[in-house]
Amino acid sequence: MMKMYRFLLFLLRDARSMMVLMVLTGLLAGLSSVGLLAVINKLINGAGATSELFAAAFIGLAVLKVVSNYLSQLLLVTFAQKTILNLGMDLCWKVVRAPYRTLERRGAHEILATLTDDTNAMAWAVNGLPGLAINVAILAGCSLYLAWLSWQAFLGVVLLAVLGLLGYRQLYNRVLRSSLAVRDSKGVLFEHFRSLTDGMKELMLHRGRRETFVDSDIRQAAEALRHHNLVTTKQYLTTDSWTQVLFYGLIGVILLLFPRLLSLSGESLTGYAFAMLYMIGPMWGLLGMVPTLSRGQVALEKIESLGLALDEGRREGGAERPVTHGTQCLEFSQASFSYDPKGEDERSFSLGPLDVTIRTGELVFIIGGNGSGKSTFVKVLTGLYLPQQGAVRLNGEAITPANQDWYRQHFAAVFSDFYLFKKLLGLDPALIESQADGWLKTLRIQHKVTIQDGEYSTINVSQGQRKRLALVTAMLEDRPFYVFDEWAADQDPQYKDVFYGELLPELRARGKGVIVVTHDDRYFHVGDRVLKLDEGKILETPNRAASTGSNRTPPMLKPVIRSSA
Ligand SMILES: Nc1ncnc2c1ncn2[C@@H]1O[C@H](COP(=O)(O)OP(=O)(O)OP(=O)(O)O)[C@@H](O)[C@H]1O
Repeated sequence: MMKMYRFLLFLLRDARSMMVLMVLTGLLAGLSSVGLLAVINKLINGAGATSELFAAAFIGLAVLKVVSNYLSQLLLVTFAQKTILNLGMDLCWKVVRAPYRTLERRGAHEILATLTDDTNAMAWAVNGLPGLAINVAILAGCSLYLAWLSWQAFLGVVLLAVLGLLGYRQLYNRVLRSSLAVRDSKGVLFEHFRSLTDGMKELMLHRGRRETFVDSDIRQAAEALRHHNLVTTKQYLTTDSWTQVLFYGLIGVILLLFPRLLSLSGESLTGYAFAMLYMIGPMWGLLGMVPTLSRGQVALEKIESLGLALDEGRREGGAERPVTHGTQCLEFSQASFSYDPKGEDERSFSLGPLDVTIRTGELVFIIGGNGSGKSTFVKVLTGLYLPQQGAVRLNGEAITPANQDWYRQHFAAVFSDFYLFKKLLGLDPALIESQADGWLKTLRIQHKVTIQDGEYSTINVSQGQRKRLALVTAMLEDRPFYVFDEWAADQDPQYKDVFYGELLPELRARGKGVIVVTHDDRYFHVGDRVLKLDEGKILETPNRAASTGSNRTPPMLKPVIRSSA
């Protein structure tokens, strides 16, 4: 219940002044309903024939009820839509600001489930708030009316409410648990859906794989989801029936027992019955919110497990601080990073402790066998992972969560599993205007792709060509350090020549620190150093004489103009 309270509070966090208005109009709607009920009861019991006052009251209250109901619904829906928009936006911000390792551990399918299913669940919960508020107002008003008619009946309603709340609490906790199971099975299903789209070619080529995957794996996950959904609904229905028994029991007691035990007027009796019947709708409405609210609460918990609470502020580690330009020094001192072991028997991979220094104006090759830790090193180097022991320093300043985002802004990278955005997002338009075409020419892709209005004309090109476009994007970022993870692996020899023979030396000559993960030993001579990783340790660092001068610090990158383009 505490969590539920926190969840509701969270949903209402941005609407303090709106809340007052909503409560006032909601109360007005609730109270006018009850007033209407009282007048109808009076009219039924004969007052209507004699009094014009009741007729006027009936019309006035009916108008008030309709208008206040309209206003409160309108306010609540406006608030709900604004909250849904803010939630969606907040969630996207949280995802891009969550610790990278947390996102990686959760997996792309889980992030996708959060962005789609959890946002949806939260939206439903927010959408339900208008009904929730109005129903509470009507129930409160009806209870007051009952208290006015007879305190005994009111006590009965209080008893019902207490028993109902106890049941509701039980129900809520059980539904919450099964909602969690529903959400977990959705996560598994999302994982399979991801395999279905990503592995389409492999599934199409192999009938056995396809049939086992769809008929066994996907079916199992879908069946589990069906099962948990069914359990949730059953639990809900059970308590729903229990509440109905309570409710009709109370009406029975009021109508059958009260007249025998107490001296009650016919008007009081019809009043009770009326009010109680009138309360049925709002009560079912409230109960109907249980699965929606519990699903919303589970969604909030899932979102929070991304590593950042959704209601946290928008500040991130050093986001406003400008990138340092000019000569820079990047230093690993006893820095290490380990993945957590998956099973009890599994040994986790550890990178380091490493002691390495890389300066701007240096070209460093990173080599090593599969699984030696090259990509992990690149992730620590670019600030995607923070070292768990030791430190990574930029110009002597240790990188912490507080300056991590600032640190990352010093790197332009093409990862081995890079993603190419069609739009050149966040880049200087003047730089795009003056240099983009040159880089396209340098990488000989200008005949396939052009840049218009800050975006590539197409990114539906071959994998090698896409990689060249990713390189163009990196060049336009013009950052102090450049990191390429296996960039040249799937390039034709001529592009390898351009990359190693022209581009990398040019970057170095322009004062950039260049770190290249590679297996192309043919080109090692163009670098200053080769660092070899083996089981996460740097085994050897054969120093090479710097092949070019050391005073290379022109601030701006310009495309390399090839004479034989
Ligand atoms: N996301 C991850 N979660 C857990 N362990 C990981 C993860 N990524 C890598 N590892 C572990 O770290 C080790 C080093 O992986 P890494 O990707 O850094 O190697 P690499 O040298 O880049 O290999 P390759 O040449 O095959 O790309 C792997 O053997 C694996 O055990």
